[in-house]
Amino acid sequence: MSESEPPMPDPEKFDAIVVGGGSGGLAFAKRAGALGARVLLIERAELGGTCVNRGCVPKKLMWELGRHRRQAVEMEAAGLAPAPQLDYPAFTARRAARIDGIRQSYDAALSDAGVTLLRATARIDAPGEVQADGRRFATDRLVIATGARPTLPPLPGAEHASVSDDVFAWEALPRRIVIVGGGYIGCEFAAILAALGSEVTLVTDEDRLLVGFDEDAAQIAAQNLETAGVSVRLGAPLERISRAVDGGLRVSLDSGLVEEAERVLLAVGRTPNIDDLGALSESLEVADSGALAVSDRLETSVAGVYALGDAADRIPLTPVATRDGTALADTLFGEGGDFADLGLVATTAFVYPPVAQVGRTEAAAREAGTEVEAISDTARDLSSGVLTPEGRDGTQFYKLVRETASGRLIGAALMAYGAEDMIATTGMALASAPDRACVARPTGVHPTFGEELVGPG
Ligand SMILES: Cc1cc2nc3c(=O)[nH]c(=O)nc-3n(C[C@H](O)[C@H](O)[C@H](O)COP(=O)(O)OP(=O)(O)OC[C@H]3O[C@@H](n4cnc5c(N)ncnc54)[C@H](O)[C@@H]3O)c2cc1C
Ligand SMILES: NC(=O)c1ccc[n+]([C@@H]2O[C@H](COP(=O)([O-])OP(=O)(O)OC[C@H]3O[C@@H](n4cnc5c(N)ncnc54)[C@H](O)[C@@H]3O)[C@@H](O)[C@H]2O)c1
Repeated sequence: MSESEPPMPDPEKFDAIVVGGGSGGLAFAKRAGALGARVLLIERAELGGTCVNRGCVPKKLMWELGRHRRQAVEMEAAGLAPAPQLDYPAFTARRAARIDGIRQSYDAALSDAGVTLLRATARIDAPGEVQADGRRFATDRLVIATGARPTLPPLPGAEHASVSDDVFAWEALPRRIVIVGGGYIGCEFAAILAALGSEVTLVTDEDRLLVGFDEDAAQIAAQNLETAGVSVRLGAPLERISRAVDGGLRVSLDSGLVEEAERVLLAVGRTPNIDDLGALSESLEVADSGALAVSDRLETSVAGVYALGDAADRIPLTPVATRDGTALADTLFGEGGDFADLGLVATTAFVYPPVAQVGRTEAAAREAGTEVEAISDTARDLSSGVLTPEGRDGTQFYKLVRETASGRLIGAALMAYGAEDMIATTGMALASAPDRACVARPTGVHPTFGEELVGPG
């Protein structure tokens, strides 16, 4: 330091500093602040992170819009009314207003909890030492909640493609789109965009869709997508994306097949934001998933540094991030907390009808050497069959997985409208280690999908 430079002021000290104001960081900050801790939350973009701004919330609103349009098309086919025209800009304006309202509510909640919010990019050069906005901060409890970003594969022409973040900025929907990736994001956007009138081809290098979901459910989901007009290409790795002379895009598959489209969406996974944090990144242990290795109390390999949400090696879903954020605050500043039980995380792929599951899948249990029996069936959606004989809303399905030795139910997959809500109560039932009687004794409501699940069967 030269003699003329003023000495650096001491860093400002906080009980906890959390980097990232998405689902996990916000949950931690709000609870820690409410427990009386002096908390600094540093966020470089909008409050709410991926889920609110570029993920679950805008996606679910698009899914609802798509569902309404599917119903409208069915109604027209049944002679009820002309299908209404889609005014997409009107929808995006309403969506933006809704998201803005959520962000404002987070701002208010942070200030109610006494949390200091700094809008800047954080840099962490040593445990407990954070720089942001030209200022220095110190803490004994640093929480990394920096989330993840869409993965860009090293593929020739990848720069021509869009990623999920871009979809929410589109002012108009593409006439024709190729979606690469058969996971949550690929399948959800394939279903939604097809429902909204786009011509969709979905390609994946795997031999099935929705890896991690029950295999039978995923197969029916693929059929439902095809019934809705999506061309599904399994086992189709990509070779390159290129710009065609007419300005459109060309997707060349390994097989030699070429697909042309107005847009290409890459949905091939997400990369945790842990590589650009500063020098500390190099000392933190990384798990095989590419996220930070953490203990079951979210401690990283460096003392005093914690990680949660998509940045941590947990399950990259919002309820896991929020549950873990709250539990970590309760653990550090309260009387202990309940971290997410990764064996009982309910999840849903928002296709039509949605595919929901909780607990262990039949395949995962068998792979782990557990002998299981599956109780499963398909059921036609009664309501859609009333409108059109084919029932455009697709086949419904359920599967319950029972451990043979104990007779206990250990997993469930449901595919039906409402399954995304029913799966929470199914998780409640699984948490009490139910046996077959739990399914056999109750009687369901007729005529519903739920009645198929229960009874002596
Ligand atoms: C299209 C899509 C749909 C999804 N749908 C669902 C769904 O239906 N249900 C579900 O459960 N999950 C869904 N998810 C997953 C869910 O969004 C994530 O699991 C969740 O948002 C993770 O929360 P997080 O707090 O870990 O990270 P994020 O919400 O991503 O927040 C991280 C924040 O950290 C900030 N940040 C990063 N680095 C820095 C830095 N150096 N300094 C300051 N700030 C920084 C970022 O700006 C960001 O705001 C979806 C994801 C996508 C992409
Ligand atoms: N409803 C929800 O809860 C929801 C919705 C969206 C995202 N998410 C979260 O976001 C995460 C990321 O979602 P995602 O769909 O990007 O990832 P994913 O891991 O679910 O799926 C990625 C897919 O891309 C395929 N793929 C990878 N490289 C490819 C290539 N070169 N060519 C063709 N296919 C290729 C994979 O085989 C896989 O099918 C999910 O794991 C989930 O945790 C959740």
